Amino acid sequence: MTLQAHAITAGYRGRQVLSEVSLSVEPGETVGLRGPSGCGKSTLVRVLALLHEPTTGHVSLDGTPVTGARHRVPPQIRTRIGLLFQSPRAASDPRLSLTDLIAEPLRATGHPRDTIETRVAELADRTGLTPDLLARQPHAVSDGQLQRACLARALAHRPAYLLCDEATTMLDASTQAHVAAVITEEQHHHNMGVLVVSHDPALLKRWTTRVEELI
Ligand SMILES: Nc1ncnc2c1ncn2[C@@H]1O[C@H](COP(=O)(O)OP(=O)(O)OP(=O)(O)O)[C@@H](O)[C@H]1O
Repeated sequence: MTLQAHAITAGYRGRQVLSEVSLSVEPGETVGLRGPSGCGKSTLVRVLALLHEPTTGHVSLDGTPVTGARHRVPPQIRTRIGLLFQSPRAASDPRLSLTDLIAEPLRATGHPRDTIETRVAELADRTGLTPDLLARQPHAVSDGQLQRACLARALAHRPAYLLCDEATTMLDASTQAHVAAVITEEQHHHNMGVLVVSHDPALLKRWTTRVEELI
């Protein structure tokens, strides 16, 4: 049971960014990932999230190698990995209410309406979003409130692994602590494995059980 990157070489339009990088995240653990700006941390996260296909090497999920990326990966595999980005605004459709934003992944996989309503209410409660906030669109909430909605969306499918790419960098200390607490609580509920990409040594020390360095 592991999310694993095996000797990943990856890049963009023939320009290599990662060279034979391996990394693993076990259920229940919180792994930190750090490294200089531009070394490829986000690229590795995108490969692990099955959004970017490596040139060589592969990702395996609980022992099973995954081929392809994005829509070519079956939804029952894709939804086992949640992703939380640095900028909640860049990651959300400005036309959706926070309710619809959280419901989006469940609708995309054809869940019945009442299941979606129950799950959204549960996630909103867990992330501290009130009904008043849920009815608003992204432009009418703060970055911290929007990131909490993005966290709720990332947890919608109860992912086995959550990848946080600088996900708390833009937040104030109290929202950062709240987001980390919600993720930790979720880990306690179903032993989720977490990868935390950060430049902040204090955050990595506080939050993670081990830190991997990408150079
Ligand atoms: N979509 C893309 N197309 C082309 N090049 C890209 C793309 N995304 C990233 N890159 C390049 O790949 C390299 C690695 O980028 P990446 O975002 O993975 O690094 P990072 O370690 O996460 O950086 P930072 O710590 O600054 O966020 C950089 O040189 C970047 O310019």
